[in-house]
Amino acid sequence: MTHLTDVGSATLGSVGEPASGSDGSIYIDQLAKTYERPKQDSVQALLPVDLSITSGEFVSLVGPSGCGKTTLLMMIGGLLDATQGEVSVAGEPARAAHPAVSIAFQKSTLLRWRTVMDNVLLPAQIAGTLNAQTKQYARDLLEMIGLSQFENRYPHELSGGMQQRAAIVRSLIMKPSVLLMDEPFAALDEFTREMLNDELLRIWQEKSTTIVFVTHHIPEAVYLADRVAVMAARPGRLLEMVDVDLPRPRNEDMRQSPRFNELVGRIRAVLQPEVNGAAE
Ligand SMILES: Nc1ncnc2c1ncn2[C@@H]1O[C@H](COP(=O)(O)OP(=O)(O)OP(=O)(O)O)[C@@H](O)[C@H]1O
Repeated sequence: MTHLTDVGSATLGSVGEPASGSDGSIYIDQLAKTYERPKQDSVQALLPVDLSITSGEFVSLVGPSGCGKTTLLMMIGGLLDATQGEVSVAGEPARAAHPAVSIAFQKSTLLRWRTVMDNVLLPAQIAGTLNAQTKQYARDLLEMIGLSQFENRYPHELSGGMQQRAAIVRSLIMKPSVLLMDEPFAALDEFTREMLNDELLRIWQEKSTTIVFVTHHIPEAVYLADRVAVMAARPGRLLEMVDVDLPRPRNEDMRQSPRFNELVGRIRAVLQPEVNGAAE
């Protein structure tokens, strides 16, 4: 897949390529999860799901609370064992700390006693790969996301949106070929969320990173993705994959376009019977 490069964004050149190779493919085969609970009924969090995600694709997972979005994401990230089925990432069975995979959570989880730069460099420090090139890469990414003035500041000196930006840079520092994002912008106001949507797309368009992005927010899911996985709850399951045929690069005007609204409406229509059913 070819990503168009937005005008005006910083160019990272060769340092923008994922270090772990270009394979960011994800194959999910009959993957299911039931949580067993002592002295209580088990919870069927996810019925068997089949899904293939190609390298460099942007897929949003959208659906109501409890439909298994985080469960699915954590199984892709190897942080949770499946009850059934298989998931492979970059051609290997999913596992925790896979070098090709990075995960970004809703809360930025920056360490408050480290500066922005030291937070961003932490994964490389832990992996023992920190060198001058990594530091330069961190500077390039911080510049790209508008944080270069803040590299020596501490998290409490930044707004929520800026902290989330720093966390995104940290999640990119190891040049993952797969980035898993669990509602990274949910705690932000609408304006900041939309701005970060554009920044995330700009970074994604410069790289060949596969992104799986969990959100409750249907317009956000559509704006960002190549495909939207629409999920339902009780039990958690995948209802439909919706292709987003809006051109790239995406821009603000598209949020008002008839096609955008049509896609948002279509996803709402898929989910509506589920929501009504749950309310009965
Ligand atoms: N550790 C656990 N033990 C038991 N049940 C769990 C556990 N984790 C999640 N569940 C249940 O599994 C189902 C799916 O949860 P999951 O967090 O994956 O959904 P979600 O779509 O990400 O929800 P939300 O949007 O609220 O974050 C829910 O019914 C949830 O209560």
